[in-house]
Amino acid sequence: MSPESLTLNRTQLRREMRQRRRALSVAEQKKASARLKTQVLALPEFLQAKRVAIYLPNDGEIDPTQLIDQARKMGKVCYLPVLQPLVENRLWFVRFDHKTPMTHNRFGIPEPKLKGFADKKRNRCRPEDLDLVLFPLVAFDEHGGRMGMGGGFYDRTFAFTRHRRFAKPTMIGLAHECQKVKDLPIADWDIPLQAIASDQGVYRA
Ligand SMILES: Nc1nc2c(c(=O)[nH]1)N(C=O)[C@@H](CNc1ccc(C(=O)N[C@@H](CCC(=O)O)C(=O)O)cc1)CN2
Ligand SMILES: Nc1ncnc2c1ncn2[C@@H]1O[C@H](COP(=O)(O)OP(=O)(O)OP(=O)(O)O)[C@@H](O)[C@H]1O
Repeated sequence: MSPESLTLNRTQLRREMRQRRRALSVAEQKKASARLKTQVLALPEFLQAKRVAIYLPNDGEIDPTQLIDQARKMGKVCYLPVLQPLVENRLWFVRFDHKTPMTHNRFGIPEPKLKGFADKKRNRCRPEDLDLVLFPLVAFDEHGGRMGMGGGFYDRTFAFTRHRRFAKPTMIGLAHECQKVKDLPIADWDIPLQAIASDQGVYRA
């Protein structure tokens, strides 16, 4: 995608960028995932975090599963996004380890299965109590701009970060280098990221 892409609307840009990451070969995906892990392991925000929200890869997204394993070995607690059943387009973050019972959400993405009120209470983490959120994304720019899948899930869930002065959570995007664009067309509701880690490096806003 060239800078001329600015003239494309968000929907078109999203489609093109999704195609781009889906076009990566299995070998390219594997290499990118290993390199991403190295980049993230060098981030002070990652080393300091205890509660980390990550995601399971979908639609060609850079694969952070090795990072999840590593985070657990380091004693961190990992959380995955779960589509809220009652409120439209919002996420819960639910504890994830190798024993977590899983289901698939309506997009076919695996997510922890919540069995009832007690289970929910025990295993959910409020977004404001997470130390670090590693965001999936479709496209990013060097200024912390992020474009997601278009559901507004992350934007809605983290909208509270606009109105509060606390440091938590740190918000960092994970991406393939080929998801970088010059300047993203940003909407009012888009939540800016503090940094984006790709397989090639870290971009701090
Ligand atoms: N790995 C991962 N998990 C995630 C997200 C994500 O971006 N990546 N999400 C971040 O928000 C949430 C899910 N959001 C999604 C939004 C749209 C589509 C999607 O594929 N839309 C299809 C239409 C599918 C349909 O309507 O059935 C499409 O646009 O082609 C997938 C996930 C929660 N979990
Ligand atoms: N804080 C918010 N309150 C209400 N509506 C919102 C909010 N954030 C986003 N939206 C709505 O969500 C829709 C999708 O937004 P957008 O295209 O920016 O999603 P995205 O960032 O690509 O997706 P995601 O955050 O799920 O990865 C838009 O129509 C927007 O109006």
